[in-house]
Amino acid sequence: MTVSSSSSMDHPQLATTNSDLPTTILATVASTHNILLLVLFFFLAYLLKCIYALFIYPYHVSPLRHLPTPKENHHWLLGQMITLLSTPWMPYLYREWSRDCPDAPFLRILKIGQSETLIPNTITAYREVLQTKNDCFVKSEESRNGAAMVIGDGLPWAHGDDHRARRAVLNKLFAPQRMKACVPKIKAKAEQLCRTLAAKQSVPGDAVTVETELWKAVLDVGGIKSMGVDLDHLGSDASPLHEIFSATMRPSIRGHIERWTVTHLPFKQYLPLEAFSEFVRKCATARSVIRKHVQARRRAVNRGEKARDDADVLQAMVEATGLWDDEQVVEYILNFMVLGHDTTACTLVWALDTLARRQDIQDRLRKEINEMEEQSWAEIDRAHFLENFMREVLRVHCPVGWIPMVAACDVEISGVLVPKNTTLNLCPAMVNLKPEIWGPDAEEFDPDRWDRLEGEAGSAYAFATFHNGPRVCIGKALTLMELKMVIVELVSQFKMETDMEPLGLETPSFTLKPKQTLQLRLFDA
Ligand code: HEM
Repeated sequence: MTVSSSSSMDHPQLATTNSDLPTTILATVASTHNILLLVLFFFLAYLLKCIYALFIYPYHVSPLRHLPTPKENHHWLLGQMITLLSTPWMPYLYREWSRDCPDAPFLRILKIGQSETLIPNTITAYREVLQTKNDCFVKSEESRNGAAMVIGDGLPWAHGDDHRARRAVLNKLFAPQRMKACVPKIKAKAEQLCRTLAAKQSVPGDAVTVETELWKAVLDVGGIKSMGVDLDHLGSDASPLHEIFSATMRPSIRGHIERWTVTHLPFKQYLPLEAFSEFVRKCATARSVIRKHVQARRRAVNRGEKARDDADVLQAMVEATGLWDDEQVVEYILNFMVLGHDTTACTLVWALDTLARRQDIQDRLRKEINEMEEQSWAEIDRAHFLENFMREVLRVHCPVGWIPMVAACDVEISGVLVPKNTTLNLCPAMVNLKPEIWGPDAEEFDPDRWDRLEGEAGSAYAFATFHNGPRVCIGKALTLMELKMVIVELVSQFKMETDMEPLGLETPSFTLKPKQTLQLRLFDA
C-alpha cells in the first residue's frame, strides 16, 4: 500500500494512466475503428467514382457520347491507348477511323481511364478551332509539363493578349523583306552542304548517308535566324546542340516511358531515373549554350549597338522592353531552334528520298532549275514545279503528328457543344490525307495535283501542315525558303539515286521520321 501510494504520489501521470487503461484501450480501438471506417468510406467513394468514370460517364452521361468513337481493340481501362501507342504513326490511325465517319465534325477517342479526346475531322471544324474561335483554345498545362523542358517554354504556351503582343514583335522578323536578308547565308549553307556530301564519297556514285549532314545544316540555319550566328555544326564533329537535340528529340523506348511517368509526377528532378537524369542534364546544357549568346547580346544592346537590317529573333526579343526577361529569351530561342530543326530536317529527308526514287520528278525539277538565269531567290520563289513539289512533300510527309489543345471555355464547334476543359488533338497529317478533301488518290505523291485543286482542296485549311489562323507556324516562310534553296543547290549539282528499300517509320516518335538512315548515290548532274 505504502509503496503503491508513494509510487502514485511520485509519478502522478503513471497512476492516471494505469487507472484509465481500459478507457484508453477502448478509445484507441474506437478511434482505430473510426479511421478504418473513414478509409473504407474513401475507398468506396473512390471505387464508385472509378466505376462512374469508366463505365457510366463516357457512355451514358457525357455530352460528347454521341460523337463517333472507334470501338475496335477498346480496353475497359486504357481505352484506345494500346492501339494508339502500338501504331507507327498516330495520324494514320486517325485517318483510318475517320473513314467510317468522314463528315462528322469530331472523332472521339477514349484514352486512359476513358478520358475523352476530340479529333477535329472536317475542314469546317478545323477552321473554327484554328481561326474563328481560336481564343477559346489553349495549349494544356500537361503538354507544357511534358514538352517545355525539351522544346523550350516558348510561344506555343502564350495565350490571348500576351500571345498577340509577342507574336506582333516576332512576326516582323519573318516578313518577306526581312527574310530576303537570310538568302545569302542560307545559300552559303546549302553550298557547304553539297561540298560536305561530295567529300563523303571516295568516287562519285558511292552510297553515302546524308541524314546527319542534313540535320546539322538545318540546325545551322536555325542558329542564323534565331541568334544571328553560324554555329557551324556542319563543319564540325563536336556539335553540342546537334547531339543534344538528336538525343532529346529521339529518346529510347525507356526514355519515352520515364519521361511520360515523370510528366505526371511531382519532384521529377529528384527521381532516380537514369535516362531521365541524363535528359535533364542535356536540356540544361542546351540552355547554357544559348544563354551565353543571350548574355552577349544583352551587353551589346546595353552598349547601345543598334539592330542590323538582317536582325535576328534574339535581337528583337532583347530590344522589346517588358515582354521577355533574359531567361524567357533563352526559352523562346530554344523553342525556335527545336521546333524548326526536327520538322524541317525530316521534310528534307523525305524530299530527297522522293527525288532519289522518282527520277521523272527529279528531271523536271532540274530542267526548271537549269532554265533559271542566276538562281536568285526571286527566281527560286517563282519556280512553279518546285513550289508544287515542296507542297506535295509537306502534304504527304507532314512532319507534325498532333497538337494537343484544351477548351478554355464552353464553346460550340460545328454544332457540337465542346465543354470547358475538353482535350482536343489537332492532326494536320490526317487532314492532309483525307480522301474526302483530296480525292481518292489522296495518298499518292503527285505534285501536279496543285494545278487542279477542286472543292475543299482549294481551301487554305486543306493544307494543314503549318496550320492557319493566329497560331499559324511562324517559321513557315523560313522553312519554305530553306527547303527550296537546299533542293535547288542539291539538284543542280547532283543526280540522286538510292538502292534502299522503301523507308519505314521510327516508332515512337514526335515527328514523321524515317526509321532507316537515308543513303544516296550522288552523281555529277
Ligand atoms: C516543316 C517545318 C515546320 C512545320 C511542319 C511546322 C508546323 C507547325 C505547326 C502546325 C504549328 C502550329 C501549332 C498550333 O496550332 O498551335 C507551328 C507553330 C510554331 N512553329 Fe512551326 N513548323 C515548322 C517549322 C518551324 C520553324 C523553322 C520554326 C522556327 C523558326 C518554327 C517555329 C514555330 C513556333 C515558334 C510556333 C508557335 C507559334 C504560335 O504558337 O504562335 N516552326 N509549327
